[in-house]
Amino acid sequence: MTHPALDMRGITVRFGGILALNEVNLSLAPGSVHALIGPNGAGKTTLVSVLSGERRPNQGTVSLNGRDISGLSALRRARLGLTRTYQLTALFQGLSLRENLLLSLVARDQPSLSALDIFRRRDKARHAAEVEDFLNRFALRDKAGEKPASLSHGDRRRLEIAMALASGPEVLLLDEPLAGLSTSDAEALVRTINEGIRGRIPILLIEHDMDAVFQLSDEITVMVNGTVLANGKPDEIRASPEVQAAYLSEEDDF
Ligand SMILES: Nc1ncnc2c1ncn2[C@@H]1O[C@H](COP(=O)(O)OP(=O)(O)OP(=O)(O)O)[C@@H](O)[C@H]1O
Repeated sequence: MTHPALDMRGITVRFGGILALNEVNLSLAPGSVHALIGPNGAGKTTLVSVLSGERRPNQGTVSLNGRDISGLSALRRARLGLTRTYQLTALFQGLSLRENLLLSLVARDQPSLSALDIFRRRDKARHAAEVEDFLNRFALRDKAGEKPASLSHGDRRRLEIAMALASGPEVLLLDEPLAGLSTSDAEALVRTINEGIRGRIPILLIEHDMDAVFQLSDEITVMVNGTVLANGKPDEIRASPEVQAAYLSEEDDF
């Protein structure tokens, strides 16, 4: 039997008198891109913190590939492959992009190694083809010899996602990946996600840019006031009168 990559069931979170999440269900199919959208205060951030293990819900369960991970810490969940994008601070600033990607691949293949051992045991020849593949897929080949600090905003964002992917996740959580990017950088990142990642790994996408959401998603869950208002394929969500009334009609770019 194929399990969902991620399955959140009956998630309820209360902050004092505020019901931030009310029995929310969300299921991410293997290999799919699933967007979570909703207006400010809908509960997206709270649901992501329950998923990552930073917040314990009052009720509900979380499963990863059929395994109940509700009782596990954020660190244990990350080790099982529930991966958020790296921040650049997590990279080796003194090393080139190519070397940083190499280190992620070594760490993926030998997860028990310390950072120092990963550094010592890196074997360029062994991972050369895979490193080049990442550089190409993420449009970073021209910058391969540069240090992370010298990158433009758009290049950095693509590197952060490439590094997350190189670490071999089971599920990738992209939390507002387009935030703060210029229109051309945002378009480049949407292309990269579509051409370089989609289908290889399940992605949960939280994003305010509706054009990008409709271009990237296989499935969309719409939350309003802590509940799931609608769930379905992009065309169904676009056509839903409830979604139009409650949310999308307010979006200029829809
Ligand atoms: N630590 C907290 N203490 C009290 N209330 C909170 C806390 N965090 C969130 N809330 C409330 O829970 C509800 C859901 O908030 P949440 O931040 O999850 O929404 P969101 O969909 O992520 O919004 P945004 O798009 O603005 O980030 C809101 O009513 C918010 O005010």
